[in-house]
Amino acid sequence: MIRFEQVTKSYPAAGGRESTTAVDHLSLEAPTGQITVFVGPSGCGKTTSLRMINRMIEPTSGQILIDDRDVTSVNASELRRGIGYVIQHAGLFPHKKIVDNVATVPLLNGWDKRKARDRAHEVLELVGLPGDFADRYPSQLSGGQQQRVGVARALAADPPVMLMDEPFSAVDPVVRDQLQDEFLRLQSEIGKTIIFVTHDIDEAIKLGDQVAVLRVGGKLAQIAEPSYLLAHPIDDFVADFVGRDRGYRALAFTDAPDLRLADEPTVPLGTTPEQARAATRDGWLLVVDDGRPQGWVEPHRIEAPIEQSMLHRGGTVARARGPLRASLDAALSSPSRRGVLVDDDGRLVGTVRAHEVLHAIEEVDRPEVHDEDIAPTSAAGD
Ligand SMILES: Nc1ncnc2c1ncn2[C@@H]1O[C@H](COP(=O)(O)OP(=O)(O)OP(=O)(O)O)[C@@H](O)[C@H]1O
Repeated sequence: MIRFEQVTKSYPAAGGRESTTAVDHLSLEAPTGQITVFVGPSGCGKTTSLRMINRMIEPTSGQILIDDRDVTSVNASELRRGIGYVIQHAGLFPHKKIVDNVATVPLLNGWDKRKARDRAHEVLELVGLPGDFADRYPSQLSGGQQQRVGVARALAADPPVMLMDEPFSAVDPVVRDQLQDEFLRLQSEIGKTIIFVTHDIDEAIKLGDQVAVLRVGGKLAQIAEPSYLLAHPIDDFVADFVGRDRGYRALAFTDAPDLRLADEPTVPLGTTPEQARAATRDGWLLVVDDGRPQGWVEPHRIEAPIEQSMLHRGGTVARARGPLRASLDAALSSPSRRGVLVDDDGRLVGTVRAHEVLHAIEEVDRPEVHDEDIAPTSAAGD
């Protein structure tokens, strides 16, 4: 566990600049094996808080403890070798091959070269960068791949703690989404104690086991599990920060009840236009391969047997037992307006329309978001 106890960081006035309190009496706990996200507007002290953990910045007062040991009692470079650190632009050495970038910390820890390189290959595999990436240079990789290397490098020495400062912010939204999904999968295997900094509330809600919202001036506004934060923001600042659509976001944590699914007519790839036109009910037809949805076609627009390149892939596919928000997204984003729901093996279970999901939402006993829940006065962490 990482514990902040009344941690303050002030910068004195200098060069015409007024004194600043970057972090103000911050107290919180980041539980072992979980992801704690620091989120808040620019300048609220997220990065300063993070960097005080590995002593890149020293607090003005207060203490930070990792597993009950004050970080200032440990030699700073030794401390840092036991803490993985990932930053926005990966921070790779441009003149070193990927494998050597990743082997850096094991080598600093005194491993022999062979063992460090073997370990580097192992973690590169873990983050989804197989064999031949190892011998490339950072500039030969895309932004998303470089971020994966950054994560691999932080994991190489198998540190129990990882600090991640906006690691996915510099890549485009689609890649970012993939990196987030992979990161969650990885964390379910490795169970590190992670502090993750972001300014993006969606990222915080998606990744955090708990989310700490900071306000400018470095004060903790609220710390809670994402679903609680969405349902019970403690004041107007947090409510505004988590957004007016927080009720919709909260659906991400509400499991779908038994939605009544419609049977959807389907055809396999290779179906002729005539067969497809006979099978469709309303102009759209779902194409499957071994029971797995591939995409939609409009049978009256095709002139040859159905192949992959003809498919409209618009529309997310949701798990039938997944959260309600995913079912609603599937319905709203589907070209046929019918959301495609699948089982855990990705096989079609049925389809659902948005109004049916909305009906289910009304029936579900979920934490309500009322304005009365928003306390007008001070914050949890004060
Ligand atoms: N070396 C410094 N000297 C003076 N003030 C500083 C210094 N470093 C940070 N600050 C100030 O401390 C406050 C917190 O900065 P910090 O970088 O921790 O915020 P942040 O929440 O990470 O912001 P961002 O998302 O923009 O990076 C800001 O007002 C910043 O200007």
